[in-house]
Amino acid sequence: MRYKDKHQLAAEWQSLLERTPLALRQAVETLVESRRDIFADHFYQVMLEDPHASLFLSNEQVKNRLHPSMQRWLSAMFAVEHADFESLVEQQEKVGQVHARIDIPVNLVLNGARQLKQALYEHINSTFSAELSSGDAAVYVSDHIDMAMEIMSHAYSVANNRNTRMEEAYKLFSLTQSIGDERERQRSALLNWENALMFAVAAQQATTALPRLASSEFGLWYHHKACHAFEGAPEITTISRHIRLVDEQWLAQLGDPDSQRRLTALSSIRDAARTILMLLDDVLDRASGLEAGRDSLTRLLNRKFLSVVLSREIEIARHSEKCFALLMVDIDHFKAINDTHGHDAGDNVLQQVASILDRSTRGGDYVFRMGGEEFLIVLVDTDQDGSRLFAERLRHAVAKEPMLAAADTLLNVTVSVGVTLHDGHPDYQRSMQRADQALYQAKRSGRDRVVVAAVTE
Ligand SMILES: Nc1nc2c(ncn2[C@@H]2O[C@H](COP(=O)(O)OP(=O)(O)OP(=O)(O)O)[C@@H](O)[C@H]2O)c(=O)[nH]1
Repeated sequence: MRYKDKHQLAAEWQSLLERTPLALRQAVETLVESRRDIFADHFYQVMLEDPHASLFLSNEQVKNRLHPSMQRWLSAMFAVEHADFESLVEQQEKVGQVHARIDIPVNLVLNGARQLKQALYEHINSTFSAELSSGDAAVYVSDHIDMAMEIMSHAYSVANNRNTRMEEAYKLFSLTQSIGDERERQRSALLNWENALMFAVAAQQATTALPRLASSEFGLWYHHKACHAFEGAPEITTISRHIRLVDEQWLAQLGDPDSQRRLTALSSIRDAARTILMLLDDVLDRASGLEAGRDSLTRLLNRKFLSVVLSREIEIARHSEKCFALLMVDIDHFKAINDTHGHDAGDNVLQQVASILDRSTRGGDYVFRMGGEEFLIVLVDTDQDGSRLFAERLRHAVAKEPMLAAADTLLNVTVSVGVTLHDGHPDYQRSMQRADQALYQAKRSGRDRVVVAAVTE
C-alpha cells in the first residue's frame, strides 16, 4: 500500500496545528525561540552520553553544524505561522534521508526525539502561567514532534531499503564478476536439461518422471541466484512464467494420447527454452555492462555503488587510525579533443586515462567513473601527504603517456585533481563537495595540477 503523499501529510499536519488554540501556540513559539539553544545543548549532552549515539555525534564538525541546524529545526517546527506545510514535510524527509545516508539507527533518532520532548515538557511546566494549560501545550508539542518523526522514519526506511538492496546487489556483483563464464555455464545447463528431457520422452518415461525445468541445474541457479541478483528486471518475470508453463502445462501434455498434442507440447517446450535463453542473454548483457556496476566504456565502477563503498569506508575509518582520501580527477579540455578529433577519439582517450587510473591504484582502492570525463578515486589507508603524493604521481603518469586517440593521432592529455581526506563526518557528501571544490580550484588556477582541500574543523 502506498504511503500518504506530500499533500496529504501537509494537510494532516495543518489540521493538527489548527486544533490548538492560537494563544497556546504563541506561548510555545515564544518559549522555543527564547530557549532553543538550551534545548539543542540538552539534546547533545544526553545523546553524547549514549556510546552508540556518540559515534555519530562526537565529531567536531557534526557538533558545529548540527547545533545550529537543530535550533533552526525547532524554530521551524513551532512557528505559529507556516506559510507552506509541504515544505515543512520536505524538510523532515531530507532529515530522514541524511539519517539513512549516515546509517544512524532509527532507535537513536527516536531516543533523541524523546529527550527533546522531555526537555520541552519541563520548560513548559515551569514557565506556563495558570491561564494556559501546560497539559495541552505538552500534547501539542508531542503531536508535532511525532508528526515529524513519522515523516522522517518513512523517508529513512525508503532510503535505507534502497541502500540495502544496493549493498546486496554490490556483493552479488563482486561474487559473480565473471558474467561471461556464467552465461556459458547456464546456457549448457539449459541445453542439458532439454537433452535429458528428449531422452526421457524417447524412452517413454511416465510424465511424472520427466525432469522438471525448475529443479534442473539451470532452474536452481535461476531461482536461487539470478532471480535475486536481477530482481526487478522485466525479463525475470517472463522467464519465471515460461518455467512454470513448461513444468505445469507442457510436460503434462507430453503424456497426452493424441500424438498431435504431444508434438505441440514438444515444440512449445523448445520455444520456451529459446525464449528463456534469449531473455537471459539480455539480462546478462546488461549485467556485464553499466547496470551491474561497471561503466561499459571504461570498465570502471559506475557511481551507483558509490554510496555502498563510501559508507563502508566511513565505517572502517571510524574504527581505525588510518583514513581514506577522495580524489576527483577530470581530464582537461576534453571537449576540445572531441571537437577536434571526433567522439571516438574522445572515447579512446577516456579508456586510456581510465586504464592509467586503474593501474596506478592498489587492490583496496576504488576507481569510479562519475560521468563524462570525471573520475573519482577512493584511496584507502592513507593520509594527507600520502594522498597528495599519489595524486601528483597520477597527474605525471597521465601527462607523460601519449594517448592513442586514433590510428595516426597521438595526443598529450592532462588531468586536474581535487583531493580531500575524509574528515570523520558520517555524511560522505560533505567530503565529496570538498573534493569537487578542490578540483574546481585546480581548473581555475590553470589545470594540470593537484589541489588538496584543507579539512576545516
Ligand atoms: N567522447 C566522449 N565524450 C564525452 C563522454 N561523456 C561526456 N563527453 C564530453 O566531454 C565534454 C566535457 O566538456 P567540459 O565539461 O566542457 O570540460 P572540458 O572541455 O574537459 O574542460 P575543463 O574540464 O574545464 O578542462 C563534453 O563535450 C561532453 O560531451 C563520453 O563518454 N565520450
